[in-house]
Amino acid sequence: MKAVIFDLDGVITDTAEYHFQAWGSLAAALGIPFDREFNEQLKGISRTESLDKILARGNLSEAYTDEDKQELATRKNAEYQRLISAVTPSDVLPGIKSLLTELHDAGIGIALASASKNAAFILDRLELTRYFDSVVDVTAIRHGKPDPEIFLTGAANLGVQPADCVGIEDAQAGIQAIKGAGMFAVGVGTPSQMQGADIVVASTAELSLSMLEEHFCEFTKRGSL
Ligand SMILES: O=P(O)(O)OC[C@H]1O[C@@H](O)[C@H](O)[C@@H](O)[C@@H]1O
Repeated sequence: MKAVIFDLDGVITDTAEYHFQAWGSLAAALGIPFDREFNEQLKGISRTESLDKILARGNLSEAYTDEDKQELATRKNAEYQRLISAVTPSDVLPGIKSLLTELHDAGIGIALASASKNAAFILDRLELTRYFDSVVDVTAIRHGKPDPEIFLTGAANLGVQPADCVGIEDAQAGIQAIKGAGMFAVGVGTPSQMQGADIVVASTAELSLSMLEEHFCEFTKRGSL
């Protein structure tokens, strides 16, 4: 295991909840039903793709011009930015700070692969920027998750082979991206939400360097049999 590539929202901090709340406010204003189950489909994908899915759910895909859609996406982002302005270092999810410290001390590469244009701001608010050797956000790639490009770019930036990387995700689209990149996939959530993951943990508190290395080794051994 030479590198670990992290998703941000829902893995490093619970901003996935703020995305849910901000989309929920917009959907309510537009009269579109919105719940946690539907929200699962929005995790890991870009702002514009999320808006398209929400409008399609309300049969409103054709009701708005591109300019209107831009304005709606900006409205959602304004509400999201209001919510994340209160993020502090205490909002790092359990186990993540110690895992980053262990990885850093062991000389293992650390990258961020996030679909969020707010990723760099959030890492700064959490005071975690210094741990990351590479931060790949959606502005640096052509194809978002579930395409593997964002994880492959993270590995390339770190100078490691995808097969030597572990990816950590809380979204189905993210797990697909990690597996498409040929990496070991760790899902955070429930097994039904993390189909295709090599291992699933219920909480980030379960993550540690030794735990990842153990599972990664077993996985690579199985692959070489
Ligand atoms: O709107 P932003 O901050 O650029 O984020 C885009 C996407 O980023 C992903 O990380 C989230 O899982 C999505 O829910 C979100 O829509």
